[in-house]
Amino acid sequence: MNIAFIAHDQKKDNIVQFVTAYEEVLKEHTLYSTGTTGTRIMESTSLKVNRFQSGPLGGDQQIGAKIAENEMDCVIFFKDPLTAQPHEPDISALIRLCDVYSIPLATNMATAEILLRGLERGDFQWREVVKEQRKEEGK
Ligand SMILES: O=C(CO)COP(=O)(O)O
Repeated sequence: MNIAFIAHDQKKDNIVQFVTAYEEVLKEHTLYSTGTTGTRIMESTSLKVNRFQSGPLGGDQQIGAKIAENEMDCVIFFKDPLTAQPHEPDISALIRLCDVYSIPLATNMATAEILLRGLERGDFQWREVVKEQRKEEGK
């Protein structure tokens, strides 16, 4: 599965902890991230992460584009609800696209944990079916 990781600055330590805890599961998947989040993950784990731009410079939009192109299966986004972000419209747009395409999205660690346990159990197999269908329909 293709999984995107994103964390606002106040949540970066949390996402590093989280990814470290699930490293064994995650190494079986293709990982993407916004710029600084990816750097932090790669500094702390042996995971390879495909990094996009930093969030404020367009990284959230690049992940959104992958969703629109049917190339992202899960988004783990540790949002900071207590700090205003200069690129709030990009963040809303990414969340909106997850809803448009029914992409599983976790915006906090509790939900992320449930998603990753589902991933381990094979609960994401339906994504293969949907991807195949969209490909056949040319979407
Ligand atoms: O701002 C972000 C998401 O909205 C995260 O971007 P960075 O991972 O580059 O800090």
